Amino acid sequence: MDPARRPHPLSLSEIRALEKQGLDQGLPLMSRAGQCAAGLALRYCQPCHDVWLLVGPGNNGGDALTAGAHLLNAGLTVTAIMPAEPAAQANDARNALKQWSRIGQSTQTTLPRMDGDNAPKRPDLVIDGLFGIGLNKQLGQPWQTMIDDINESGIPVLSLDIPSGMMADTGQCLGRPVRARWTVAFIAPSYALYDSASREFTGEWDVCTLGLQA
Ligand SMILES: NC(=O)C1=CN([C@@H]2O[C@H](COP(=O)(O)OP(=O)(O)OC[C@H]3O[C@@H](n4cnc5c(N)ncnc54)[C@H](O)[C@@H]3O)[C@@H](O)[C@H]2O)[C@@H](O)CC1
Ligand SMILES: [K+]
Repeated sequence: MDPARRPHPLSLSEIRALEKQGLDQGLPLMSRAGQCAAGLALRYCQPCHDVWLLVGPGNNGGDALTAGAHLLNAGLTVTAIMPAEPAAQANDARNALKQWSRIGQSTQTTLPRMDGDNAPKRPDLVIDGLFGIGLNKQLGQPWQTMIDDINESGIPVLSLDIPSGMMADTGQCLGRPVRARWTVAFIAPSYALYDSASREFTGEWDVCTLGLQA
């Protein structure tokens, strides 16, 4: 996103307040987020046939599944890797998972093997929907190993909202974050995206405002 057009960063509480406003108005924020992220994935990743979704336990994971459904519609092969069930309170993520099953898709708990002769074809893109602005403690397992494996693989990553493992307000790393090629922030960029030290994890970043006026 060219610097001239960059929207101002917002704090977590300001982003949460806008998100709540939108949800209270019944706006389909998660489907808008998924659609916008899928559009950026198709723009960044050329050619793109095969995508892995990393689905975390909250609504960041719901965004990944929603984006994955759009990519399926675009004719791509999409594999959803979801180590844990959605958290009880993440209603939108639970609905996104229900929708994912309704379109006949399943999830698996671990990454496909990436080495050895019978390893499946490596994907063209990984979409990182493990943790967004809800990250609130040090990365534990299986999350940290999954992130290390993806970082070591060199497969290009599009991180949703913020590279998983990074605190959105401060850019503080709670473990070894995802090293994304691109990041798409929803609603508004968090302060972490403006911190040049975060660039090694965020890569190039863009914003999907979800139609909310920041
Ligand atoms: N609800 C909606 O419709 C929308 C939600 N949005 C997405 O929702 C995200 C925020 O969702 P959530 O608040 O559910 O949180 P996240 O999905 O960011 O985090 C997932 C859950 O992981 C748990 N967690 C935090 N740190 C952890 C750790 N180190 N190890 C294991 N578990 C950990 C937390 O309890 C949290 O509920 C945003 O980043 C954004 O991607 C946006 O797309 C706007 C629309
Ligand atoms: K993320």
